[in-house]
Amino acid sequence: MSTTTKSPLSRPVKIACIQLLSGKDKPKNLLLAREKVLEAAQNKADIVVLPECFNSPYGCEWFDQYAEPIPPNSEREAGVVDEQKYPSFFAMRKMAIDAKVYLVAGSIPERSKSPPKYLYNTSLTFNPQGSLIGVHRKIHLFDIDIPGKIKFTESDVLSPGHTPTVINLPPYGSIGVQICYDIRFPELSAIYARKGAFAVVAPGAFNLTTGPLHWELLARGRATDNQVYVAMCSPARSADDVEGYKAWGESMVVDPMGKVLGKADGGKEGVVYAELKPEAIENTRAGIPVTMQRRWDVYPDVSAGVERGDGLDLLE
Ligand SMILES: NC(=O)CCC(=O)C(=O)O
Repeated sequence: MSTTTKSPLSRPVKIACIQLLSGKDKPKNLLLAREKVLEAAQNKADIVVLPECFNSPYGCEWFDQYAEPIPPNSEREAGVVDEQKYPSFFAMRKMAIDAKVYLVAGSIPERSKSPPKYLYNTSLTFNPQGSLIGVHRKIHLFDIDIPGKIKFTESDVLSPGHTPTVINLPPYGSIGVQICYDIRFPELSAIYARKGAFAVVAPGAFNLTTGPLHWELLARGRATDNQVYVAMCSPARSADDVEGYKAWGESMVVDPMGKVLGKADGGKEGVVYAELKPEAIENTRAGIPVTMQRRWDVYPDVSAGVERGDGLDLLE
């Protein structure tokens, strides 16, 4: 548990959130993502984030069709990852290597061997050498029903993940990864902050009913509660005459005081850049010392007993 004001971020780091407009053509989506990741690297980003389901349209009707297995540790370690079998994995790994960045590669529908549904909404993180260093399976599935507005039931087709994911990005420190609806559950971000993350990184795709009300509110809330950076990366909103799920967009990075450092226009593709600074976390925690004022004698620590993991064991 972190109880001092020493920053969990050891040096300045530049993050880029890439707001893409993905469509039905998977190879095209992967190429577009690659182009933008390389552009972000040219602009000196160290950590690059892609949106939720960036290789496919977002929707229950698409998950199965676009799902791909993730190569198990044995195949990755032996260096025998087959591009035909794992096209998105192959492309993401190459993007990280060619751009020489940490890549929090949004999410993709994952085909697994695990019952009951065999499909997950999964985020993979790569280091600049192309090694897979983190796997987060969306824990809280997006099941909502707002009459006359939106009904969505991810749990019809997906299984939920079960593990909070904290990933070490040397030499900077650790990030906690969550996917979209996960951000509504403040315990998860609190666990990440207590486990020493300097940022919560959340690929997401909010909708046009809740997006305007909740997207920025939740990002700023999680940042303020936990005095960490929050990076939310969405697909761009498609045009009115395009069928299917419409993402809210407005990818953003928020600082530990809750200030929005940069935000994309919802309806446009674009890249949001922000410089994350150790002293921003340190000064926030020193000035408003909630990290040391918690009343564990009154309420339990939500992070107690939760193991910090990078999720790689899920792929054994
Ligand atoms: N993809 C998602 O999980 C969407 C979450 C969302 O729109 C919300 O309101 O929450």
